[in-house]
Amino acid sequence: MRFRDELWRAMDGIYRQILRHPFLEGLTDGSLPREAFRHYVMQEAHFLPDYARALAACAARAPHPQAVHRFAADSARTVEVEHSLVVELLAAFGLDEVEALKSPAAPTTVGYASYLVRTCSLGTFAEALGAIVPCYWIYARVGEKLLAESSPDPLYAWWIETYGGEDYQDTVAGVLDLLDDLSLSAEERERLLERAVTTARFEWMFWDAAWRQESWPCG
Ligand SMILES: Cc1ncc(C[n+]2csc(CCO)c2C)c(N)n1
Repeated sequence: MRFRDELWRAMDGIYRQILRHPFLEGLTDGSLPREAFRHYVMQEAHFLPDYARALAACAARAPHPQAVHRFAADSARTVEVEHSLVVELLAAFGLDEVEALKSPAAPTTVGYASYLVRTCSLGTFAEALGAIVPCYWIYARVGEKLLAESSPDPLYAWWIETYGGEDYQDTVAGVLDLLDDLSLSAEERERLLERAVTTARFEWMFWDAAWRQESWPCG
């Protein structure tokens, strides 16, 4: 069995819960309230810069030049491509990024982004991979699944096409090949799987926070 299969097995139950979440069901049937999607996009504006930092830290820990290149390039890609998607989605709500960043990052965003930056900065390369790879892979699997259904709402259909599209799927395939080519020890694999389950849980929570339009409960 390839290590990627073991990794997916550890996350599969959470992935299924993600697919059943009303946020994602609402994306494909078009019933998702626009306010919930707006919340999601605003939180992405907060989240992505930290995601790019986590990828850069992962690149710094990578054991060979190809892996350094992969994560450093994806860090740049996060700032260029994903960031411009968020800017365009914000524009659909009549918002610019400066305005979006004025409203605070929600508790789940702070928790998830901090977890990624901390794990990638202070952990081993295997731990960094455990934190990072599920973000790629879950989005790719969600994108692929949702692409088959699309959405009657053009804004939601556009989001689905980005993550279900070939470019994104190829990026994720490259990361998974890299993962399988590493010769990780049993202990490294175990630590990686543990970090990955935490990330998968945060992925569910990120959508759930948008669905609830989460905000700070005090102050
Ligand atoms: C909450 C949240 N989780 C994962 C992604 C997906 N993602 C963002 S940047 C990047 C790296 C390469 O493009 C990946 C996989 C997202 N957008 N938002």
